[in-house]
Amino acid sequence: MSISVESLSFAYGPRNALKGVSFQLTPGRFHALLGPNGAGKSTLFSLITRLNALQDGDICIDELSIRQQPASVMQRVGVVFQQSSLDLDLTVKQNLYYHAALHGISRQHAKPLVERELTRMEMADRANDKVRALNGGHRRRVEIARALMHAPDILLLDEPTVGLDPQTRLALCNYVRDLCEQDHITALWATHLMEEIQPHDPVILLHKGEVLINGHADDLLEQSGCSHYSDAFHVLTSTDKQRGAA
Ligand SMILES: Nc1ncnc2c1ncn2[C@@H]1O[C@H](COP(=O)(O)OP(=O)(O)OP(=O)(O)O)[C@@H](O)[C@H]1O
Repeated sequence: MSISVESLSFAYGPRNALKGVSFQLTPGRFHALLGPNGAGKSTLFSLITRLNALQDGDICIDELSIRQQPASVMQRVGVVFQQSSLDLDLTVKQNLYYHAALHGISRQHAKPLVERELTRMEMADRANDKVRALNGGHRRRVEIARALMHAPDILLLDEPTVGLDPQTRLALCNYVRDLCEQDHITALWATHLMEEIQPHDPVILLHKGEVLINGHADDLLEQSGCSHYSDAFHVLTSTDKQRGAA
């Protein structure tokens, strides 16, 4: 199952946040959505998750348009937002049951789902701990488990490693890569941290609301002439000249 973003434009009043953004995700792959602060990553997520209403363009999953069948599209998408929204004073398990209830899933139906997701994220032994007692990496894993409760095919993660140490960041990234490989989940991982991408990753680079690169990580090196991703990211996003903009 794939998601395609088609000619998406969005403005906050007079400020254009996205300008004709188009791309398609490959089913079962880990994709990096790159872009510096203000590139439009969160705005894109807010449109896919319907926090903001579409202005121009469309978002489709297979044949379904978010304009025409929003509930069906949302059923196929799981989201981990930039800001954590776990209840710190509930246990891990209670947070997941609470989320299931919000989605109309009965406790009886939720039970095997909670167990499945906690096992998948290697958090089953922490099920009865309060979230407040977990470290940042484990909290993020609970959020991913929560996002997967309704068995979506597509997982969106908006800068999920913010505030985590480098080792925990890498571990979380690898968890999501495993989800893609083993469970054929399609992931869109927003970040501006170049150490989180790998050479063969499909990559979408956003800058000032436009797609600069829709290809693979190595295209960053090729188009910038740099030999390191972090240098390439800096070169490609630091001036308008590199992207041939007016
Ligand atoms: N609620 C809002 N009202 C007005 N302008 C906004 C709003 N949210 C975002 N913007 C503007 O839209 C543009 C895109 O912002 P967005 O938050 O989508 O980028 P981002 O790539 O997610 O950045 P960051 O990495 O800092 O989260 C920026 O110019 C930002 O200032």
